Amino acid sequence: MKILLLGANGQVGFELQRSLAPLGELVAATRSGALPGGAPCEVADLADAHALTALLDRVAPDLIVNAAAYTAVDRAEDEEAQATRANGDAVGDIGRWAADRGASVVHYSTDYVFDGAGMRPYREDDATAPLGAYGRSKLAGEDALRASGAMHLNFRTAWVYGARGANFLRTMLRLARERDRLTIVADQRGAPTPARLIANVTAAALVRWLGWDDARRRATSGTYHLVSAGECSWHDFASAIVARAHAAGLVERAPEVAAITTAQFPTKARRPAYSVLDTARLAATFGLRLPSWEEGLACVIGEMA
Ligand SMILES: NC(=O)C1=CN([C@@H]2O[C@H](COP(=O)(O)OP(=O)(O)OC[C@H]3O[C@@H](n4cnc5c(N)ncnc54)[C@H](OP(=O)(O)O)[C@@H]3O)[C@@H](O)[C@H]2O)C=CC1
Ligand SMILES: Cc1cn([C@H]2C[C@H](O)[C@@H](COP(=O)(O)OP(=O)(O)O[C@H]3O[C@@H](C)C(=O)[C@@H](O)[C@H]3O)O2)c(=O)[nH]c1=O
Ligand SMILES: [Mg+2]
Repeated sequence: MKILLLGANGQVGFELQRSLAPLGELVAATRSGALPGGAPCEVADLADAHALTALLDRVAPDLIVNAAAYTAVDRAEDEEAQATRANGDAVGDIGRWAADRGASVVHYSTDYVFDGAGMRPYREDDATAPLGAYGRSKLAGEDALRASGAMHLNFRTAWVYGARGANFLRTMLRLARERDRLTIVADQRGAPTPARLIANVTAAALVRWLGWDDARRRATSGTYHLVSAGECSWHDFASAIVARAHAAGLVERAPEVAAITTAQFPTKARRPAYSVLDTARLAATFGLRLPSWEEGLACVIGEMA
Protein backbone atom coordinates (compact mmCIF):
# COMPACT_ATOMS: atom_id res chain seq x y z
CA MET A 1 0.00 0.00 0.00
CA LYS A 2 1.54 3.28 -1.15
CA ILE A 3 0.02 6.45 0.27
CA LEU A 4 0.59 9.97 -1.08
CA LEU A 5 -0.14 12.67 1.51
CA LEU A 6 -0.72 16.16 0.08
CA GLY A 7 -0.47 19.20 2.36
CA ALA A 8 1.81 17.53 4.92
CA ASN A 9 2.64 20.86 6.57
CA GLY A 10 -0.94 21.94 7.31
CA GLN A 11 -2.65 21.36 10.66
CA VAL A 12 -4.29 18.09 9.61
CA GLY A 13 -1.54 17.05 7.20
CA PHE A 14 1.10 17.31 9.89
CA GLU A 15 -0.86 14.99 12.20
CA LEU A 16 -1.59 12.58 9.33
CA GLN A 17 2.14 11.98 8.84
CA ARG A 18 2.13 10.14 12.15
CA SER A 19 -1.32 8.52 12.04
CA LEU A 20 -0.97 7.16 8.48
CA ALA A 21 2.60 5.90 8.86
CA PRO A 22 1.58 2.40 10.10
CA LEU A 23 -0.83 1.89 7.17
CA GLY A 24 1.69 1.66 4.36
CA GLU A 25 4.56 3.35 2.58
CA LEU A 26 3.89 7.04 3.13
CA VAL A 27 5.11 9.67 0.64
CA ALA A 28 4.61 13.23 1.90
CA ALA A 29 4.26 16.30 -0.31
CA THR A 30 4.02 20.03 0.37
CA ARG A 31 3.84 23.11 -1.81
CA SER A 32 7.40 24.07 -0.89
CA GLY A 33 8.98 20.61 -1.02
CA ALA A 34 9.97 20.81 2.66
CA LEU A 35 8.36 19.38 5.79
CA PRO A 36 7.97 21.33 9.03
CA GLY A 37 11.46 21.10 10.46
CA GLY A 38 13.01 21.44 7.03
CA ALA A 39 13.39 17.86 5.82
CA PRO A 40 12.85 17.59 2.06
CA CYS A 41 9.74 15.93 0.63
CA GLU A 42 7.87 15.83 -2.69
CA VAL A 43 6.56 19.07 -4.19
CA ALA A 44 2.81 19.32 -4.86
CA ASP A 45 1.20 22.63 -5.81
CA LEU A 46 -2.54 22.29 -6.31
CA ALA A 47 -2.42 25.33 -8.59
CA ASP A 48 -0.25 23.46 -11.11
CA ALA A 49 -2.40 20.76 -12.69
CA HIS A 50 0.35 19.51 -14.98
CA ALA A 51 2.93 19.07 -12.19
CA LEU A 52 0.32 17.47 -9.92
CA THR A 53 -0.51 14.81 -12.51
CA ALA A 54 3.19 14.22 -13.15
CA LEU A 55 3.74 13.65 -9.42
CA LEU A 56 0.82 11.20 -9.28
CA ASP A 57 2.21 9.29 -12.28
CA ARG A 58 5.66 9.12 -10.75
CA VAL A 59 4.62 8.13 -7.21
CA ALA A 60 1.73 5.92 -8.41
CA PRO A 61 -0.05 5.79 -5.02
CA ASP A 62 -2.79 3.31 -4.14
CA LEU A 63 -4.29 5.96 -1.86
CA ILE A 64 -4.13 9.77 -2.07
CA VAL A 65 -4.88 11.69 1.13
CA ASN A 66 -5.47 15.33 0.29
CA ALA A 67 -5.01 17.58 3.33
CA ALA A 68 -3.94 20.59 1.24
CA ALA A 69 -6.43 23.39 0.72
CA TYR A 70 -6.87 27.12 0.38
CA THR A 71 -8.22 27.88 3.89
CA ALA A 72 -8.11 31.71 4.20
CA VAL A 73 -11.86 32.34 4.52
CA ASP A 74 -11.85 36.14 4.24
CA ARG A 75 -9.08 36.37 1.64
CA ALA A 76 -10.96 33.89 -0.55
CA GLU A 77 -13.60 36.57 -1.13
CA ASP A 78 -10.96 38.49 -3.15
CA GLU A 79 -9.22 35.40 -4.56
CA GLU A 80 -12.07 33.09 -5.47
CA ALA A 81 -10.33 31.88 -8.64
CA GLN A 82 -7.27 30.70 -6.69
CA ALA A 83 -9.44 29.14 -3.98
CA THR A 84 -11.53 27.34 -6.60
CA ARG A 85 -8.46 26.05 -8.43
CA ALA A 86 -6.97 24.55 -5.24
CA ASN A 87 -10.18 23.43 -3.49
CA GLY A 88 -12.27 22.57 -6.53
CA ASP A 89 -10.47 21.87 -9.83
CA ALA A 90 -7.41 20.16 -8.30
CA VAL A 91 -9.65 17.78 -6.37
CA GLY A 92 -11.33 16.78 -9.64
CA ASP A 93 -7.91 16.18 -11.20
CA ILE A 94 -6.89 13.97 -8.27
CA GLY A 95 -10.20 12.08 -8.41
CA ARG A 96 -9.97 11.43 -12.16
CA TRP A 97 -6.37 10.21 -11.84
CA ALA A 98 -7.48 7.83 -9.05
CA ALA A 99 -10.56 6.62 -10.94
CA ASP A 100 -8.45 5.75 -14.01
CA ARG A 101 -6.06 3.64 -11.92
CA GLY A 102 -8.40 2.09 -9.35
CA ALA A 103 -6.78 4.15 -6.58
CA SER A 104 -8.70 5.67 -3.67
CA VAL A 105 -8.92 9.23 -2.33
CA VAL A 106 -9.37 10.66 1.15
CA HIS A 107 -10.37 14.32 1.15
CA TYR A 108 -11.53 16.95 3.66
CA SER A 109 -14.32 19.46 3.41
CA THR A 110 -15.99 21.97 5.69
CA ASP A 111 -19.10 22.93 7.65
CA TYR A 112 -18.99 26.18 5.63
CA VAL A 113 -20.73 24.37 2.73
CA PHE A 114 -23.91 24.95 4.79
CA ASP A 115 -25.69 28.29 5.17
CA GLY A 116 -26.16 27.82 8.90
CA ALA A 117 -29.91 28.41 8.94
CA GLY A 118 -30.49 24.88 10.31
CA MET A 119 -31.98 24.07 13.71
CA ARG A 120 -30.48 20.60 14.26
CA PRO A 121 -27.08 19.07 13.45
CA TYR A 122 -26.57 18.84 9.69
CA ARG A 123 -26.59 15.39 8.09
CA GLU A 124 -24.42 14.51 5.10
CA ASP A 125 -27.28 14.74 2.60
CA ASP A 126 -28.78 18.00 3.89
CA ALA A 127 -28.90 20.75 1.30
CA THR A 128 -25.68 22.76 0.92
CA ALA A 129 -25.74 26.52 0.32
CA PRO A 130 -22.37 28.13 1.05
CA LEU A 131 -22.39 31.78 2.17
CA GLY A 132 -18.95 32.64 0.82
CA ALA A 133 -16.21 31.94 -1.69
CA TYR A 134 -14.30 29.47 0.51
CA GLY A 135 -17.43 27.37 1.09
CA ARG A 136 -18.29 27.48 -2.63
CA SER A 137 -14.76 26.37 -3.55
CA LYS A 138 -14.90 23.47 -1.06
CA LEU A 139 -18.32 22.42 -2.33
CA ALA A 140 -16.90 22.43 -5.88
CA GLY A 141 -14.23 20.00 -4.65
CA GLU A 142 -16.80 17.67 -3.11
CA ASP A 143 -18.81 17.68 -6.34
CA ALA A 144 -15.72 17.12 -8.50
CA LEU A 145 -14.54 14.20 -6.36
CA ARG A 146 -17.96 12.52 -6.48
CA ALA A 147 -18.22 13.09 -10.25
CA SER A 148 -14.75 11.59 -10.82
CA GLY A 149 -16.01 8.14 -9.95
CA ALA A 150 -13.03 7.42 -7.69
CA MET A 151 -13.52 5.37 -4.55
CA HIS A 152 -13.32 8.01 -1.86
CA LEU A 153 -13.97 9.24 1.66
CA ASN A 154 -14.82 12.93 1.98
CA PHE A 155 -14.59 13.92 5.64
CA ARG A 156 -16.44 17.15 6.40
CA THR A 157 -14.93 18.67 9.49
CA ALA A 158 -15.07 22.07 11.22
CA TRP A 159 -13.33 24.64 13.42
CA VAL A 160 -9.99 22.80 13.19
CA TYR A 161 -7.32 23.69 15.72
CA GLY A 162 -4.26 22.26 17.41
CA ALA A 163 -1.02 23.03 19.17
CA ARG A 164 0.60 24.17 15.93
CA GLY A 165 -0.45 25.98 12.77
CA ALA A 166 -2.77 28.90 12.17
CA ASN A 167 -5.93 28.44 14.21
CA PHE A 168 -8.41 30.08 16.59
CA LEU A 169 -6.86 28.60 19.75
CA ARG A 170 -3.43 30.01 18.92
CA THR A 171 -4.98 33.38 18.03
CA MET A 172 -6.75 33.44 21.41
CA LEU A 173 -3.53 32.61 23.29
CA ARG A 174 -1.74 35.43 21.48
CA LEU A 175 -4.55 37.91 22.17
CA ALA A 176 -4.75 36.77 25.82
CA ARG A 177 -1.12 37.77 26.26
CA GLU A 178 -1.68 41.16 24.55
CA ARG A 179 -5.07 42.32 25.84
CA ASP A 180 -7.14 42.62 29.01
CA ARG A 181 -10.38 42.00 27.15
CA LEU A 182 -11.30 39.78 24.20
CA THR A 183 -14.54 40.34 22.27
CA ILE A 184 -15.77 37.14 20.65
CA VAL A 185 -18.89 36.36 18.62
CA ALA A 186 -21.47 34.36 20.54
CA ASP A 187 -24.04 33.86 17.76
CA GLN A 188 -22.11 31.37 15.59
CA ARG A 189 -22.26 27.80 16.86
CA GLY A 190 -20.24 24.76 15.81
CA ALA A 191 -17.90 22.04 17.07
CA PRO A 192 -14.17 22.79 17.56
CA THR A 193 -12.24 19.76 16.30
CA PRO A 194 -8.56 18.99 16.99
CA ALA A 195 -6.41 18.28 13.93
CA ARG A 196 -4.98 15.27 15.76
CA LEU A 197 -8.45 13.81 16.29
CA ILE A 198 -9.19 14.18 12.58
CA ALA A 199 -5.94 12.40 11.73
CA ASN A 200 -6.58 9.60 14.21
CA VAL A 201 -10.16 9.07 13.05
CA THR A 202 -9.01 9.11 9.42
CA ALA A 203 -6.47 6.34 10.13
CA ALA A 204 -8.93 4.28 12.15
CA ALA A 205 -11.60 4.52 9.43
CA LEU A 206 -9.01 3.66 6.77
CA VAL A 207 -7.87 0.53 8.59
CA ARG A 208 -11.39 -0.79 8.16
CA TRP A 209 -12.19 0.69 4.76
CA LEU A 210 -9.00 -0.48 3.04
CA GLY A 211 -9.69 -4.00 4.26
CA TRP A 212 -13.04 -4.12 2.46
CA ASP A 213 -13.42 -5.33 -1.13
CA ASP A 214 -13.94 -2.86 -3.99
CA ALA A 215 -17.71 -3.35 -4.02
CA ARG A 216 -18.02 -2.51 -0.35
CA ARG A 217 -15.62 0.42 -0.67
CA ARG A 218 -17.66 1.75 -3.57
CA ALA A 219 -20.88 1.31 -1.60
CA THR A 220 -19.41 3.25 1.33
CA SER A 221 -17.74 5.97 -0.76
CA GLY A 222 -19.03 9.44 -0.06
CA THR A 223 -19.24 12.11 2.61
CA TYR A 224 -18.86 11.59 6.36
CA HIS A 225 -19.17 14.27 9.01
CA LEU A 226 -16.16 14.19 11.34
CA VAL A 227 -16.33 16.67 14.23
CA SER A 228 -16.07 16.61 18.01
CA ALA A 229 -19.24 15.74 19.94
CA GLY A 230 -21.22 18.59 21.47
CA GLU A 231 -21.45 22.18 20.32
CA CYS A 232 -20.52 25.69 21.42
CA SER A 233 -20.19 29.27 20.20
CA TRP A 234 -16.84 30.87 19.35
CA HIS A 235 -17.34 32.82 22.59
CA ASP A 236 -17.80 29.59 24.59
CA PHE A 237 -14.71 28.15 22.91
CA ALA A 238 -12.62 31.26 23.63
CA SER A 239 -13.78 31.29 27.26
CA ALA A 240 -12.81 27.64 27.71
CA ILE A 241 -9.44 28.21 26.00
CA VAL A 242 -8.61 31.15 28.26
CA ALA A 243 -9.70 29.34 31.44
CA ARG A 244 -7.80 26.14 30.66
CA ALA A 245 -4.73 27.91 29.32
CA HIS A 246 -4.58 30.05 32.45
CA ALA A 247 -4.98 27.01 34.71
CA ALA A 248 -2.20 25.25 32.78
CA GLY A 249 0.12 28.24 33.09
CA LEU A 250 0.16 29.00 29.35
CA VAL A 251 -1.00 32.59 29.93
CA GLU A 252 -0.09 34.65 32.96
CA ARG A 253 -3.39 36.50 33.33
CA ALA A 254 -6.84 35.48 32.12
CA PRO A 255 -8.41 38.37 30.17
CA GLU A 256 -12.14 39.07 30.28
CA VAL A 257 -13.90 37.28 27.39
CA ALA A 258 -16.89 39.38 26.33
CA ALA A 259 -19.70 38.08 24.10
CA ILE A 260 -20.52 40.10 20.99
CA THR A 261 -22.73 39.58 17.93
CA THR A 262 -21.58 38.84 14.40
CA ALA A 263 -22.79 42.34 13.45
CA GLN A 264 -20.29 43.76 15.97
CA PHE A 265 -17.39 41.88 14.33
CA PRO A 266 -17.52 42.73 10.62
CA THR A 267 -15.57 40.39 8.32
CA LYS A 268 -15.23 40.16 4.57
CA ALA A 269 -16.82 36.68 4.41
CA ARG A 270 -20.19 35.73 5.86
CA ARG A 271 -20.06 32.68 8.16
CA PRO A 272 -22.82 30.22 9.09
CA ALA A 273 -24.67 30.96 12.34
CA TYR A 274 -25.14 27.27 13.09
CA SER A 275 -22.94 24.58 11.58
CA VAL A 276 -23.03 21.64 13.98
CA LEU A 277 -22.58 18.37 12.04
CA ASP A 278 -24.29 15.07 12.82
CA THR A 279 -21.68 12.27 12.96
CA ALA A 280 -24.06 9.29 13.13
CA ARG A 281 -23.03 8.05 9.67
CA LEU A 282 -19.34 7.89 10.62
CA ALA A 283 -20.19 6.06 13.84
CA ALA A 284 -22.48 3.57 12.11
CA THR A 285 -20.16 2.80 9.18
CA PHE A 286 -16.83 2.67 10.99
CA GLY A 287 -17.80 2.11 14.63
CA LEU A 288 -15.90 5.18 15.80
CA ARG A 289 -16.63 7.37 18.81
CA LEU A 290 -16.02 11.11 18.62
CA PRO A 291 -15.01 12.67 21.96
CA SER A 292 -16.53 15.98 23.10
CA TRP A 293 -14.97 19.32 22.13
CA GLU A 294 -14.14 19.85 25.82
CA GLU A 295 -12.16 16.57 25.96
CA GLY A 296 -10.37 17.60 22.77
CA LEU A 297 -9.46 21.00 24.21
CA ALA A 298 -8.09 19.39 27.37
CA CYS A 299 -5.83 17.17 25.23
CA VAL A 300 -4.50 20.04 23.12
CA ILE A 301 -3.88 22.32 26.13
CA GLY A 302 -2.19 19.38 27.85
CA GLU A 303 0.05 18.94 24.81
CA MET A 304 1.05 22.63 24.90
CA ALA A 305 1.60 22.96 28.65
N1 LIG B 1 -8.88 24.96 9.30
C1 LIG B 1 -10.17 24.71 9.53
O1 LIG B 1 -10.77 25.29 10.45
C2 LIG B 1 -10.92 23.73 8.72
C3 LIG B 1 -10.32 23.03 7.69
N2 LIG B 1 -11.08 22.17 6.92
C4 LIG B 1 -10.47 21.45 5.82
O2 LIG B 1 -9.56 20.51 6.37
C5 LIG B 1 -8.44 20.34 5.48
C6 LIG B 1 -7.17 20.59 6.24
O3 LIG B 1 -7.20 21.92 6.76
P1 LIG B 1 -6.07 22.49 7.73
O4 LIG B 1 -5.07 21.45 8.00
O5 LIG B 1 -6.75 23.17 8.83
O6 LIG B 1 -5.47 23.62 6.77
P2 LIG B 1 -4.17 24.51 6.96
O7 LIG B 1 -4.55 25.88 6.50
O8 LIG B 1 -3.57 24.30 8.29
O9 LIG B 1 -3.20 23.85 5.90
C7 LIG B 1 -3.50 23.90 4.55
C8 LIG B 1 -2.32 23.35 3.80
O10 LIG B 1 -2.61 23.41 2.40
C9 LIG B 1 -1.48 23.90 1.77
N3 LIG B 1 -1.83 24.58 0.53
C10 LIG B 1 -2.55 25.70 0.35
N4 LIG B 1 -2.64 25.99 -0.95
C11 LIG B 1 -1.93 25.05 -1.60
C12 LIG B 1 -1.63 24.80 -2.95
N5 LIG B 1 -2.06 25.60 -3.94
N6 LIG B 1 -0.88 23.72 -3.26
C13 LIG B 1 -0.43 22.90 -2.31
N7 LIG B 1 -0.68 23.08 -1.01
C14 LIG B 1 -1.42 24.14 -0.67
C15 LIG B 1 -0.81 24.86 2.72
O11 LIG B 1 0.54 24.93 2.37
P3 LIG B 1 1.44 26.23 2.63
O12 LIG B 1 2.00 26.01 4.00
O13 LIG B 1 2.45 26.14 1.55
O14 LIG B 1 0.54 27.41 2.51
C16 LIG B 1 -1.04 24.13 4.05
O15 LIG B 1 -0.03 23.21 4.30
C17 LIG B 1 -8.70 21.31 4.33
O16 LIG B 1 -9.35 20.61 3.30
C18 LIG B 1 -9.66 22.33 4.91
O17 LIG B 1 -10.48 22.93 3.91
C19 LIG B 1 -12.40 21.92 7.18
C20 LIG B 1 -13.03 22.57 8.20
C21 LIG B 1 -12.33 23.49 9.08
C1 LIG C 1 -9.93 36.85 16.19
C2 LIG C 1 -11.39 36.99 16.53
C3 LIG C 1 -12.33 36.28 15.79
N1 LIG C 1 -13.65 36.40 16.07
C4 LIG C 1 -14.64 35.61 15.32
C5 LIG C 1 -14.56 35.69 13.80
C6 LIG C 1 -15.19 34.39 13.38
O1 LIG C 1 -16.59 34.53 13.34
C7 LIG C 1 -14.81 33.45 14.50
C8 LIG C 1 -13.70 32.49 14.17
O2 LIG C 1 -12.62 33.19 13.59
P1 LIG C 1 -11.63 32.47 12.57
O3 LIG C 1 -10.96 33.51 11.76
O4 LIG C 1 -10.80 31.49 13.31
O5 LIG C 1 -12.69 31.69 11.73
P2 LIG C 1 -12.61 31.04 10.31
O6 LIG C 1 -11.32 31.31 9.68
O7 LIG C 1 -13.85 31.39 9.60
O8 LIG C 1 -12.67 29.48 10.68
C9 LIG C 1 -13.11 28.61 9.69
O9 LIG C 1 -12.00 28.22 8.91
C10 LIG C 1 -12.37 27.45 7.79
C11 LIG C 1 -11.09 27.03 7.08
C12 LIG C 1 -13.32 26.35 8.07
O10 LIG C 1 -13.43 25.39 7.31
C13 LIG C 1 -14.30 26.52 9.20
O11 LIG C 1 -14.73 25.29 9.74
C14 LIG C 1 -13.79 27.41 10.30
O12 LIG C 1 -12.87 26.76 11.15
O13 LIG C 1 -14.41 34.27 15.61
C15 LIG C 1 -14.09 37.23 17.10
O14 LIG C 1 -15.32 37.35 17.35
N2 LIG C 1 -13.19 37.94 17.83
C16 LIG C 1 -11.84 37.86 17.59
O15 LIG C 1 -11.03 38.56 18.25
MG1 LIG D 1 -9.34 31.88 9.67
